[in-house]
Amino acid sequence: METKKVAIVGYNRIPFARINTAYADKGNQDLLVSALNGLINRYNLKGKLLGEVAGGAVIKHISESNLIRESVMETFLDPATPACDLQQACDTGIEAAVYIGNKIALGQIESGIACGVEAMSNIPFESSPRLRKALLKANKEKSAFGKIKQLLSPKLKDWMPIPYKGQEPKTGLVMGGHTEITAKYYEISREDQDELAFKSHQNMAKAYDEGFFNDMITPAFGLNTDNNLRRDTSLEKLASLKPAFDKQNGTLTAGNSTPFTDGASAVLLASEEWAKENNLPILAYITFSEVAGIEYVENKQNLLLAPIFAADRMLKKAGMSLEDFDYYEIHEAFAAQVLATLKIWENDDLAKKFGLEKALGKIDRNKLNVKGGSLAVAHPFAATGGRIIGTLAKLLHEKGSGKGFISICAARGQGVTMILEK
Ligand SMILES: CC(=O)SCCNC(=O)CCNC(=O)[C@H](O)C(C)(C)COP(=O)(O)OP(=O)(O)OC[C@H]1O[C@@H](n2cnc3c(N)ncnc32)[C@H](O)[C@@H]1OP(=O)(O)O
Repeated sequence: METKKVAIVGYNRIPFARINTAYADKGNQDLLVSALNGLINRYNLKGKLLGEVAGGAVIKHISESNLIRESVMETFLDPATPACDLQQACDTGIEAAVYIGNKIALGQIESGIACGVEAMSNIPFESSPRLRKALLKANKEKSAFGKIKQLLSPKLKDWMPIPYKGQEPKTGLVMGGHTEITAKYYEISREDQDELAFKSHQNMAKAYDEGFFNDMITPAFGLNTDNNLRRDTSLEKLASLKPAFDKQNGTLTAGNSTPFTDGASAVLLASEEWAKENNLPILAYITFSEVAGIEYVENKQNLLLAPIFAADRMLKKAGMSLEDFDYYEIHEAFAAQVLATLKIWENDDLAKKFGLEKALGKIDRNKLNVKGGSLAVAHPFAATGGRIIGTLAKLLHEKGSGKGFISICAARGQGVTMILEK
């Protein structure tokens, strides 16, 4: 069976905001509808029946189990447009693009949107098991006395809501804790981490000044630009920040780690025929993608290193080397994870330790995250994949030719890579 080419024909996001700032009182649906309607307006999709919309949020309330469909019905799309929720931690957005892309390739749909959202300011709290049990029992009691007895059974501390801690259930460590171990294991210096973070802010400030984002971001709820971008940062300022995860001997700080963030993004994908019928230029094609997992419970330094395997397998299938790309978009969860990944890809001995035949090749740093990365723009988990695909597609469209490489690591030891071609 012949497969169709998967075209990226549009992109939109709302400005990303550090938690408890511009979108402090907004939920996943508010942010996602805003990003989707921005996309719909820009590409004249009002009233259109698309093949499918897929996406997700990493953290949702119980009432949001069908978040994407609920959101689609609030947009200007034909409400008969089907939608589904996916979740794969920080790879949610890119995996949504793979899901929609594969359906287009197989001819099952002609068009679709891959999207992602994270309203971190509005994440749900959990309740203690003892409180939950008492409430359920109280509900079943017939008499007022029985109900009160059950409600008085939990201790005061059981009534306290349990906040999101972001720990890996298998290790009990947060991602920053794991990445501190990665930084020490691979001897990633504080200076190198701060330099990568500094470059990320510089690149993004330049991209804003050049108007690169003008047709890619729609203002939302009074916010016009990403509010994590720090034009006034400097290597000196970054060097002065205190370690965030290992207070004594750590090198990861608020400056070289992504902050918790609110935001949403959406990518419009289509077959070539649909793009032509709808008079939409093709920005780039998705040509390859690969997902991988990695062991990280015994080897805690590995948590965010699964893209090592995904890239190796993908490049073999594509018959390409890591050096064959015009642009590289590597998600900057933490500067240390980017630098460790690059070190392993670029070093024969380290690559072989992971079972690869040899190093994958060197990446020209001038081609890396040229419009800024997650350290500058910030990181609303499920929305990052869409942001990265949109940025790279536009870069390739502006260049008029070429190839781009994407790598996104995720919690639970997973990673996705992708190739875009013009
Ligand atoms: C695969 C994945 O993507 S995994 C997900 C990865 N991301 C995460 O897990 C999120 C990790 N991040 C965190 O846990 C938190 O953001 C932390 C712990 C790193 C920092 O939290 P906070 O201490 O609340 O950060 P906060 O924003 O207050 O910044 C601390 C200070 O650093 C300063 N700062 C932060 N970034 C910069 C910068 N680039 N330049 C200069 N100063 C900076 C702030 O201004 C602040 O200074 P102040 O104390 O004088 O106000």
